[in-house]
Amino acid sequence: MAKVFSMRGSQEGDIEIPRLKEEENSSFIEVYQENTPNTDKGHDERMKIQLCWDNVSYVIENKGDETQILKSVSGKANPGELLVLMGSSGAGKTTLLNILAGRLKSSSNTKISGQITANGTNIKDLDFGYYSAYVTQEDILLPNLTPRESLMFSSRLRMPGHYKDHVDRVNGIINDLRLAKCADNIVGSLTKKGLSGGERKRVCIGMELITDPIVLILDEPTSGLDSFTAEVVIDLLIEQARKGRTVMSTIHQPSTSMFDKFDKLILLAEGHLVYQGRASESTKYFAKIGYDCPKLMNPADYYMRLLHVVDRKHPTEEEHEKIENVVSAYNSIEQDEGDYDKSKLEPLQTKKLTSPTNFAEQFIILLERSWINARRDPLAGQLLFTEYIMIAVLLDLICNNLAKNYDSSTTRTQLLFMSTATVSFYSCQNAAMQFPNETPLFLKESKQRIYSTISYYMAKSIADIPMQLLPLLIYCLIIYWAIPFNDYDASKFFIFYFILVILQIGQIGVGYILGCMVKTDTVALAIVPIFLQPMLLWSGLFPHVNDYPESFSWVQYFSVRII
Ligand SMILES: Nc1ncnc2c1ncn2[C@@H]1O[C@H](COP(=O)(O)OP(=O)(O)OP(=O)(O)O)[C@@H](O)[C@H]1O
Repeated sequence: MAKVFSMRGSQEGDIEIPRLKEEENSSFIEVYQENTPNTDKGHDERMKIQLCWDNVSYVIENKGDETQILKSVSGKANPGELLVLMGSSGAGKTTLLNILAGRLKSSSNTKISGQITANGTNIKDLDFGYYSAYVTQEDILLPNLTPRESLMFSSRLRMPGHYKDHVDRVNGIINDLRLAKCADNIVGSLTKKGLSGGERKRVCIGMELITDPIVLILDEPTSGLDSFTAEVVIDLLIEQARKGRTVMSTIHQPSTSMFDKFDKLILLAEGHLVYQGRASESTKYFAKIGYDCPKLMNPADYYMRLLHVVDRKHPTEEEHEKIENVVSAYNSIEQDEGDYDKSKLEPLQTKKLTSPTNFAEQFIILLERSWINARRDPLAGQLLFTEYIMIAVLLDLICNNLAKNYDSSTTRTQLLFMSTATVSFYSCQNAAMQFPNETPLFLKESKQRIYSTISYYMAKSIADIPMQLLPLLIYCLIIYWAIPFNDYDASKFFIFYFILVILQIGQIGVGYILGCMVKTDTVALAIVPIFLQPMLLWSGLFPHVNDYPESFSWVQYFSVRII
């Protein structure tokens, strides 16, 4: 068994923190590879990646104050192993994962230093997203699709091949992740009952396995799950690792039996690395440096307590001393190259992360996805129908005796204003509510360069149009024939309807812009009037528009003019 760390100057001799035996590891990998269908997107099936990072630091500057979040952290993640990152809240686990995945870059107020290599190639020189996948802590899924549909759309958008290849790939993932029982149930959301937390997390992992990534990185995949479900997720990650993938994950509060399953463990404390090695050897190491985990205690709980600092800006003397001790103990150990046979690692080629589909294919797949998602969410459509019918009936009731003469012209103008205001508000609000819930998915997919923004926008708008046009047609049918706007003739009716359709499409565009600017549909609803109300002031209802201050005159060009 290879020795990895040895304590320099330790009186009782070297501490061995052994790694998995290479022979054990490769036999596992071979068995799994034999049983696994080749769902490859072009990666060599035997390609493996060792991810190494050397002296990685992350500094944030805020109003002249510098905070160092990661402090010269070095380590490696080997193929075929599950590496778990643990540490107290705020220790820097997510930050490290994001840097390793290439998701976090230096900016005007943040600085990343150090080197990260994959099989010896600096990841800056690679499109690392081609080789890796990242499962975020939040579940990013469309609530109205089933797991099978979500995986199918993801496969069709991200992988080349015929429909049958996608079906086979998705079936393989459903089997691997034991999703067969819930594969055809709706995913659901916070407000709509659907899959359980564990099932949803497995679907999210499946969405990333679609591209058969060589490196799989996960941020807290077990958060919010009960210990049994969390263990199922860990078992799946170990299976994925045994297929030869390099799997890294942060885990909060693992149970003892989960902890025993981790291959490798990295412990972070206040941005410092305080342990790296086999999880099963960690208690021995900490006992050696003076922190003996009680026999019946979960080692994970023990480390969390040991490394916890209540107020990171003002640690107590005891906390400070404790962290200093573990950090200096770790820094005093000699690090060895590890036991992974590097001769198996091929240098990586610079491959570009590109979409396998062209614009038309993207548009068709996205249109289908948006249409299913919109069709299964009847609430928005029902709300729009109810709003339009209610206002049309009320207008009819109060104006049913209106004559078509000069005296009624002001009232008829006001009714036109009412119609434009109604269409503007309802269309804009409805459209604004569509985006916030989908923004995380869109941002994730566009970062992965799965499709172009224009194909997404066109598919989404076209899928939403029938839901908007139909209630408007009913509104027009109710009011046009009851109120004497013009001659009662079909062509005039269609002109009336057509003008309101154009207005509606414009307001849907405004709604999309507003929806993209905010994070929740509640905020989207709240900001719509802030933008629309000033526009209505210049709609012509108030005849003295030219008396308005000159500095506001530009608003008229964004307003709906009815006269
Ligand atoms: N952009 C940023 N601006 C300011 N502080 C930041 C930023 N990014 C991270 N931090 C801080 O860095 C520290 C580490 O954050 P990180 O999310 O990596 O912690 P963590 O170990 O994953 O914690 P948790 O387990 O609670 O998710 C935290 O104190 C966080 O507030």
